[in-house]
Amino acid sequence: MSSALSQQAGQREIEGPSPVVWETPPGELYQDILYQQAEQIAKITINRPEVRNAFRPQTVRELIDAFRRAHLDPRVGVIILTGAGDLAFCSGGDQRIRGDEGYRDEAGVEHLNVLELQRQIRTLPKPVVAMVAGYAIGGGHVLHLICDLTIAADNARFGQTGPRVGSFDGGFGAGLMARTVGLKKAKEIWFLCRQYDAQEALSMGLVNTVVPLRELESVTIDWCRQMNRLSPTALRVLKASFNAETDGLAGIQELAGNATALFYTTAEGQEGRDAFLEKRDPDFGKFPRRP
Ligand SMILES: CC(C)(COP(=O)(O)OP(=O)(O)OC[C@H]1O[C@@H](n2cnc3c(N)ncnc32)[C@H](O)[C@@H]1OP(=O)(O)O)[C@@H](O)C(=O)NCCC(=O)NCCSC(=O)c1cc(O)c2ccccc2c1O
Repeated sequence: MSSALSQQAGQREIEGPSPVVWETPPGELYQDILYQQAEQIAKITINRPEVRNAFRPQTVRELIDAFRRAHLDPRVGVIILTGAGDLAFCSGGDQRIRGDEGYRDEAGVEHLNVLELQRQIRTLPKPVVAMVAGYAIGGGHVLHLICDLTIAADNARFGQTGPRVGSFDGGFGAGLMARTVGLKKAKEIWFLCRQYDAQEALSMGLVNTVVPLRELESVTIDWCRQMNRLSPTALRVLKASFNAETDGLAGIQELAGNATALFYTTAEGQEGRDAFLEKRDPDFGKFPRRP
């Protein structure tokens, strides 16, 4: 993409060693987001810089579709979520189309569909990295929190606004926040609606690292490349393991699903399938009872 086009799409310039060349898959139909791929990395960008990348129901629908795409694509190992431009990662729900029961879509139906997106990001079995420049506020702050890792530019600012604008996220927004920064700090974030700069966010464990804005993408790519060199199964099971404790039976289901998938690859698992198809009794006696 030329520099002019890159600016038009609201993307920041890349600095640092071996930048990637992002490609947009043909037939791209999204209006509110960008979906790009390079190497084994998918980059999903909320592209509404005129409203600090606030999301509307359509934005969330497109994000869900894009994450599904990255989830199912075997060429993708790691996913980046970011916002267009340097001013904001995401400013939460678009207050201009907030109705009395949620955020209005084109048909007039009101949604809180970002909650579905939150669950999707948590459960999809690949690392998701939030690449944050500028504001991550309100529902946008919860989105970065949900991501597995957060790389913040030095201009990033974080905070909740719910009690000021008549909203709250008592699910992951409260519970995961408390587990991430501690209960007292989480209550401060929600009860006072302050903003925190990138260094404050780092010191409370809300982000993994802070880098100069001009290096944000190259550092993020470097982290993604490092993860892509590691065992995808180990990363997958670890992600499910971190969720298992917080997510109750749904978390155990996710972790156990990995055990089942691994069991399917064994001769013991396959003996049960083969015996059924061959209309005979299974012979599990040949498999060891390990200590
Ligand atoms: C993000 C800001 C701190 C940025 O401040 P700054 O001074 O840089 O920029 P402006 O304020 O001038 O904004 C520029 C431009 O963008 C418009 N804009 C910004 N944010 C939004 C927004 N969220 N919705 C609509 N429009 C927005 C702004 O009006 C300006 O437009 P002009 O036409 O006037 O130029 C600051 O903008 C800010 O504080 N924004 C609001 C942050 C906020 O309160 N977000 C909503 C929180 S509630 C929420 O996100 C939420 C969503 C859900 O779906 C939930 C679901 C379930 C439970 C809870 C949910 C929830 O809490």
